[in-house]
Amino acid sequence: MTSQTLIAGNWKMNGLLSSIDEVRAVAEGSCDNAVRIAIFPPYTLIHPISQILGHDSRVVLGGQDCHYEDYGAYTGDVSAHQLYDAGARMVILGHSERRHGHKEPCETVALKVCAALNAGLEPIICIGETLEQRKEGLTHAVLSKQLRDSLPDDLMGKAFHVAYEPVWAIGTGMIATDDQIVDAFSLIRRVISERFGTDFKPHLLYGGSVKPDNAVDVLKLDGVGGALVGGASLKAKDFLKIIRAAP
Ligand SMILES: O=C[C@H](O)COP(=O)(O)O
Repeated sequence: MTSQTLIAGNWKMNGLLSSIDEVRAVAEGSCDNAVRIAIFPPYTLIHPISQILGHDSRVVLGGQDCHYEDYGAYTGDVSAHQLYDAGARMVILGHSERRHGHKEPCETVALKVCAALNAGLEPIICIGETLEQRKEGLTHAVLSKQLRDSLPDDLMGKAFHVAYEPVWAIGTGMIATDDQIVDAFSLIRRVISERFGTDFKPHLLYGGSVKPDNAVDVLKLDGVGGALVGGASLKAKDFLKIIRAAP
């Protein structure tokens, strides 16, 4: 698995055809090949953006979710194969806005991870505790359970990422402290090595209020392999500052 720093921008339910210029600006403005860049626009924009960027673009495209079946009567859903067909090569799975907003259980996330890998997509699997859970001292228990139940057994040798996104840090401007991030990452590494063996080194991202002015501090933390950025990925000028903050 690559150890290259990954800076991923999740546009969530934002962006119109006119926003394609922002992706073009990111592709043209980033010249550091050591950093891997991914953008997760809404489904409607994946294909038009991939057509404009072309195959050898520095920017990888991804979906924000997918169904675990390849096709069928699932109104409103999109399969991993359809994402790949549209030009996506990655997918975000288990984002808290799916887990909480759509009541998506870990077992469903695990099925989606399998579907994504079968379709040739690299998944970013998100986990994170709510503020109430943190205050009750449940952070480790919640993260361990989400991780164990959202990862399928057959992951050895597969390219995937785990994003630690504390729910209370998403879109709030309240970034997790260095200690909180380091603590969560060491737990994630421990849970994964217990399950898949110590040779298995997961690629870990932090997400939650990463901005141009705090990106350097987050990305230099030991073991942080990149960032999953929401609001600050919508404008190329902000996203490029985060990309340039990568060590
Ligand atoms: O997927 C991205 C995260 O939810 C972080 O969003 P944010 O950077 O707006 O806090």
